[in-house]
Amino acid sequence: MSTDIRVKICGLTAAADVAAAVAAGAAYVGFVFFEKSPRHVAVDTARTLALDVPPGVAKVALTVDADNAALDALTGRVPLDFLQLHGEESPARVAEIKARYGLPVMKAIGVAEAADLAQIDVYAGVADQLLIDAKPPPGATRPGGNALAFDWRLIEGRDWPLPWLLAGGLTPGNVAQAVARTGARQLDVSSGVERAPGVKDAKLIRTFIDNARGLTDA
Ligand SMILES: O=C(O)c1ccccc1NCC(=O)[C@H](O)[C@H](O)COP(=O)(O)O
Repeated sequence: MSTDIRVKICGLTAAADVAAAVAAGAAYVGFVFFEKSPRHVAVDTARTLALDVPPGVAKVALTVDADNAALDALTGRVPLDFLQLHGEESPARVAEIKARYGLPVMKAIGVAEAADLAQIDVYAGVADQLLIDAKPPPGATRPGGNALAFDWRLIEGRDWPLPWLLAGGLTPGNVAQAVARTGARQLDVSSGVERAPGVKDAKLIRTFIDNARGLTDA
């Protein structure tokens, strides 16, 4: 049993789903600001959702190559604990965003092959946390949230000098194996706890977190 595993439920759009994630023991809740995503939320919706998140659960805003005007609008309205940068933000841009908004940053790193892991070292000195995710497949309309896993053997036995989350294609059915193979202590999931794109399922959220922590026989 690994009750210290921390789970981020990403792409929440409704109060009932935020409540389900909190009740199931999520450490982070994520709100997506990317208009082409089925999980996109408007700033005012995110504000309402975020105001209901209890202390101790971190509120994360996911953006993709957002400019300062968009980030000003977002951070000015929504109480946040982290910014998740899921685009092509350079290390210098990550540093600029951290300094300007005073929020810790999670930088997403897309992995499809061993060479992609070099990006981890590039961002390790500037980000507060890394989110190690599958690279989007060719033709994808969004850079994450594609229900696609990368080959976990690529990071087997690896660790980095900052906190990191494993993401990409995690489900209640494979999460225990993912933890065992990668040694991840933090996990991020979106599609795997949905019954349709953008529609979260409270039972899947609960089962995912229980299975991640070894609380069931999955
Ligand atoms: O979820 C989205 O729609 C999304 C859109 C644009 C950029 C990133 C997006 N999601 C990133 C996440 O944090 C996901 O949780 C992560 O990629 C894992 O997704 P999934 O494979 O669906 O669990």
